[in-house]
Amino acid sequence: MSSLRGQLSLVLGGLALAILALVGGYLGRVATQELYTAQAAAVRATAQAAAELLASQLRDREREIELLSHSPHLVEGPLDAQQARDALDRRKALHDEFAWLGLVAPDGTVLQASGGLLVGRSVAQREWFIAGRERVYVGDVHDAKLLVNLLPALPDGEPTRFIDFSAPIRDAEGRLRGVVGTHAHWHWVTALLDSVTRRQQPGSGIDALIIDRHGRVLYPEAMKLAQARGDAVLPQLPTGRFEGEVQFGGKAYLASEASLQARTSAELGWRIVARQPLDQAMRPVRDLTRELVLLGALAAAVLTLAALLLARRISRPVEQLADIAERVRTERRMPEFPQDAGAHELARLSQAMQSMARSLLATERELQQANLGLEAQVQQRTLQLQAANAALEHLATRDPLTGLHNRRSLDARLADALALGRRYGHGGRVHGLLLIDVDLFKSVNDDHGHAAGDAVLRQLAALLQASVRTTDVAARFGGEEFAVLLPELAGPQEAVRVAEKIRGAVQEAVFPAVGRLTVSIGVSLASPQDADVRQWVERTDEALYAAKRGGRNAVVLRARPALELAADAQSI
Ligand SMILES: Nc1nc2c(ncn2[C@@H]2O[C@H](COP(=O)(O)OP(=O)(O)OP(=O)(O)O)[C@@H](O)[C@H]2O)c(=O)[nH]1
Repeated sequence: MSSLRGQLSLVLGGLALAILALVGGYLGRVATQELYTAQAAAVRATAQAAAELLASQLRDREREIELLSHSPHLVEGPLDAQQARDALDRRKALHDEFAWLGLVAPDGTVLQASGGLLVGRSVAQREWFIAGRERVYVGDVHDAKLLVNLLPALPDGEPTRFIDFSAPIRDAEGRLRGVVGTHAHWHWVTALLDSVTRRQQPGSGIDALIIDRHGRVLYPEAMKLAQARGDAVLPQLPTGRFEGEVQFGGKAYLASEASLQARTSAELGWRIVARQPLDQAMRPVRDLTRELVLLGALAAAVLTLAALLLARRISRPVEQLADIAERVRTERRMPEFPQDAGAHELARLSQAMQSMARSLLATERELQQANLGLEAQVQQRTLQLQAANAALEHLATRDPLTGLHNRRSLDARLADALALGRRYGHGGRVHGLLLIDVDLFKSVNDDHGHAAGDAVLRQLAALLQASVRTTDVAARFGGEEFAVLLPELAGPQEAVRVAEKIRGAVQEAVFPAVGRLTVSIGVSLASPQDADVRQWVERTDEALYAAKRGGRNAVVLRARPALELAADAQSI
C-alpha cells in the first residue's frame, strides 16, 4: 500500500492492535493469576471450614458424654435403674447422630442402654470401654459389630459405622462406678462434611475427603472401597501434603488439606482434603479468556475501523488538494478550494496552493495577452514588410515616368523567354519582341517643351498597355523608345499583327497640345541560336532601324538567324 491513506491505516491500525494485544495479554495474565489464586483460596477455605466444623461437632459430642458421666443420677444412683435408661433415651432422642448410648459396669457388662439394646452383654473387649474406664475417649470410625443386626439398615446400603465416645463414671470419692459410652453414626460426620462442600457454588465440583493418620481414606465410601481393593486412590506427594495441583486417579485436581484442631479429636489424626477438578477450577479462567478474546476481537474491529476513518480523515484533504492542483493544470482556471482543510498545517498548505495557483494563472494570462500582442505585431510587421518589398520590387522593376517595366526588368524577362525558347527548340511556341520608337520626337520637345514630351510619353505608355494582353510585358526601353515582349506566339505574323495594332492606335490617337504622332516598330522573334538577349535586341533594333529608314510609321519584322533566308523574312 503506497498511498498515504493506506500507510496511515496500516500504522494506526497496527499500533492500536499492538497496544490492544499488549494490554489485553497483560490484563488476561493478571486476571488468570487472580482467578487461579481465588479458586485455590476457595478450596483451602473449604478444607479449613470442614475441619473446623468437624472438630467443633466432635468436641461438642465429647463434652456431651463427659457431662453425662458427671450427672448426679449416674454418679450417685444405680446405673441399671429405669431412671438411668430414661436419661439415655432422652439423650438419644435429642441427638439423632447417637445410634446407641449405654452404661457399662466396671467389668464390661452393659447395665443399661437406649432402647434396652445389648443390656447384659459384655463389651469388656471394646476399646471404647477399656479407654473409657480411664478417661474421656473419642474413637476412630469402625464397623458396627454387636449392634449391626439390632439397628435398622442404612437406606443407601452403606455398612453401619460408628464413632465411639466414652467417659468414666466415678463416685464422690473418685471410685469407678462404670463407663458411659455412645456410638455416633459415621454418616453424621460425613453429612457435616457434605454440608460444607454443598455451601460452595453449585457446579463447582468441590468435594472433601477424610483421611486418617495411617493414610486410609475414611470418606468418600467409593474411594475407601477402592483403596480396600488395593487401588492407588491417593497420589504419592513429594511434600506429604495435599496442596495445589494434585492427581487423583489420573485426573488433575486443585487440592488443599486441613487437620482437625481439637484437643481430643486431634488424637484421631484426621486430615480433611478439599479438592476441585482442575478443569472446573479453571473454568472461570477459560470463560474470562473467551470473553477477553471476544472483547479483544470486537475492540480490534472497532479500532481498525477507527484507524481507517482516521486515516481517511487525514488523507482526504491532501487528496482533495492534489485533485485541485490537477484541475488547475488541465482546466487552466481557478478552482474552488475547500473551506475547512482540517488540521492547521493542511489549512496552511491549502492557502499556499491557492495563492500559488492564483499567481500562476495570472502569470499565464499575462503571457497569453503578451503573446496575442506579439502575434498582432508580427502580423502587422509582416504586412508592412510585404508592402515595402512590393514597393521595392516596383521601384526596382518599373519606370518612374510611365509606370511600365524598366529596362532592367525587361532584360530579365527577355532572358527567361530566351531560355524557354532554347529548351523547347524549333517545335515549341515562339516569343516576340517589339521595339517602338516615337517618330520625330525631338520636335515635340523642341516645339512644346520637355514637360509636354513627358506627357506624350505617359499617354503612349497607357496606349501601349491598353493594346497588349496582360501576359505581355510593356516596358520603357529608354528615352522615347518602348519595348513589348510577346510570349507564347503561334508565329511571327502574330507579332506583326500586334505591332500593327499599336502603330494604328498611335496613329489614331490625339495627343493634347501636340496633336498627332506616329511610331516605327521593329519586330523580331527569339532564336535558339541567339547567344544572349543582346543579339535578340540588336536584331529587333535593326528591324526598327529599317522601319525608320523606310520612312517611319511602319512595322518591320526581322527574321531569326536560322530562318534568315526563309520566306517569312518580310517587311510590311
Ligand atoms: N521630353 C522628353 N524628351 C526626351 C526624353 N528622352 C529623350 N527625349 C528626346 O527625344 C528626342 C529624340 O530624338 P532623336 O532620337 O534625335 O530623333 P527624333 O527626333 O525622334 O527622330 P527620329 O527618331 O529619327 O524619328 C531627343 O530630342 C531627346 O531629347 C524624355 O524622357 N522626355
